[in-house]
Amino acid sequence: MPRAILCVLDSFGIGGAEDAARFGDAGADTLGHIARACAAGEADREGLRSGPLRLPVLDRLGLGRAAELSTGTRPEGLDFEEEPGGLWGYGIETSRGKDTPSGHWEIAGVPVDFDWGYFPNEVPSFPEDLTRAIIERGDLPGILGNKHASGTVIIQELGEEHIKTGKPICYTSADSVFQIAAHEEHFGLERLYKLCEIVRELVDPLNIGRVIARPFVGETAEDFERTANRRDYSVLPPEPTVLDRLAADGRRVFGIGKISDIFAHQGVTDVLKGAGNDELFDRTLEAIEKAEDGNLVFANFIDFDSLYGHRRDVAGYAAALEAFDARLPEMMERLREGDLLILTADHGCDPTWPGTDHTREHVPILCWGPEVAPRPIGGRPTFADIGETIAIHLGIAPGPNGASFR
Ligand SMILES: O=P(O)(O)O[C@H]1O[C@H](CO)[C@@H](O)[C@H]1O
Ligand SMILES: [Mn+2]
Ligand SMILES: [Mn+2]
Repeated sequence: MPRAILCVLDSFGIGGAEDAARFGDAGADTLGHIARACAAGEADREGLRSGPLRLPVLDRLGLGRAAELSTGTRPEGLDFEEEPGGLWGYGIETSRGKDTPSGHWEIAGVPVDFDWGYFPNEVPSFPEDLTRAIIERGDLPGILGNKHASGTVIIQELGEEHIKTGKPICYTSADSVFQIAAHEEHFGLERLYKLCEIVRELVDPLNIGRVIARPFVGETAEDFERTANRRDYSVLPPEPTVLDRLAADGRRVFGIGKISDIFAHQGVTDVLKGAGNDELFDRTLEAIEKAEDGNLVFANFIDFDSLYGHRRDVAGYAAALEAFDARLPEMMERLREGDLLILTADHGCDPTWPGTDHTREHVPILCWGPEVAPRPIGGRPTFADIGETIAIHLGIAPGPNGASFR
C-alpha cells in the first residue's frame, strides 16, 4: 500500500506510435531525436550543455531499454550495460487526441474515446458568431490573432498592438484549445481570468477541451515574457478518474503544477504550484514528505513541453532532461518501503519535427520502488494501465479501464 508518486514529464515521448501517421507524425521520436542531435554535437549551447545526452539515473530505471522496446532502436548516448533497477516499458495511447488532457486522463484511467472540437488552421480560425459573442460578453473593443500560432511568437507579433488597443490576443493550435494572451498589468490578470471563464462557457457547445489564460509582461516585442500565472479551464473528464476514486475513498491526492487544472480541479485534495521544473520538483518533494500511506502524489513537469518541445529547442530540452535526471536521486531517496514511483509522459513533442505541435508517440513507463523487482513490462495497450496499477497498489477497487502491470 504505502504511497504512489506519479511524475509526468510533459511531452517526453519515446517514438514508435503505431497510429502516428494518422497525425502526420510517422517517425516522430522526442527522445530518439534529441539523443541523436546531442550525439552529433548539434545540441551544444555555451553555458548550458554539450555532447551526448547524459541521463544516468533514468538509464538505471530502464529509459534506454523502454525506448528500444518502443522503436527497435537504441537512443544514442544512453547506457545499455547495466540491467535496469525497476520496471520498464512503454504506453500506447488509445485516446483519439494527442493533447494534454487526453494523455493525463488516460493515465488516470479514463481514455478519451470521443473527438474534441478543433478550430481550423485558417484565418480567421474562430467562427464569426463566437468572436462576436466574446467581444460582446467580454466588453472588448475587438480581438487580435484569431489564428493558429505559437504562443511566444504571437505575443511578439501582436503584444504592442494589444497594449495600444486593449484587444486580447486569441489563438489556437492543433490542440483543442482557445488560448488568450493578455498583458498582466495593461489588460489585467483578473480581467483575463474572467474573460476566460466567459469564453469557457461559450466554447462548451463546440466541445473545446481547454480555454487557457496566457498572461505576459514586458513593454516591447523584444522583452515580452509569459508568466507562471497561466491558467487552464478544462472540461470535466467524462468518467471518474483514479484521482476521484482515491479522493472519494478519503485519500489525499497531491496535484503538483498543472495537474489540478487538467482535471478541472476534481479529485485533487492538495494543490501545489510552482514556476518551472525546479520549483515543481521542490513542491513534489514537499508533497512526498507530507503524503501518508494510501496517498497519491501526482506531478506535471511542464517545461519540457512548453519551454522546449513547442519551441523546437533541442538543446534546451536536452538540458532540462539532464537537470531532471540529476535531481531524481533526491526523490528516490525519500521513498519508503512499499512506495511506488512511476515516471511517464502524456504525449510527444519532438523538437526536431516540423511545426510546433505535439507529436503522437509512445510514452515511457518507468516504475521504481525500494521493493520493486526489476523486469520489462513491454508495450502497454493503454496509458490507463498506469492508473490501474496505482489503484491496485493503493488498495482501492479496480476501475473499468486498464490492467495493473505489477
Ligand atoms: O504555443 P503555446 O502557447 O505554448 O501553446 C501550446 O500550449 C497549448 C496547451 O498545451 C498547446 O495547444 C500548444 O499550442
Ligand atoms: Mn502535455
Ligand atoms: Mn503542449
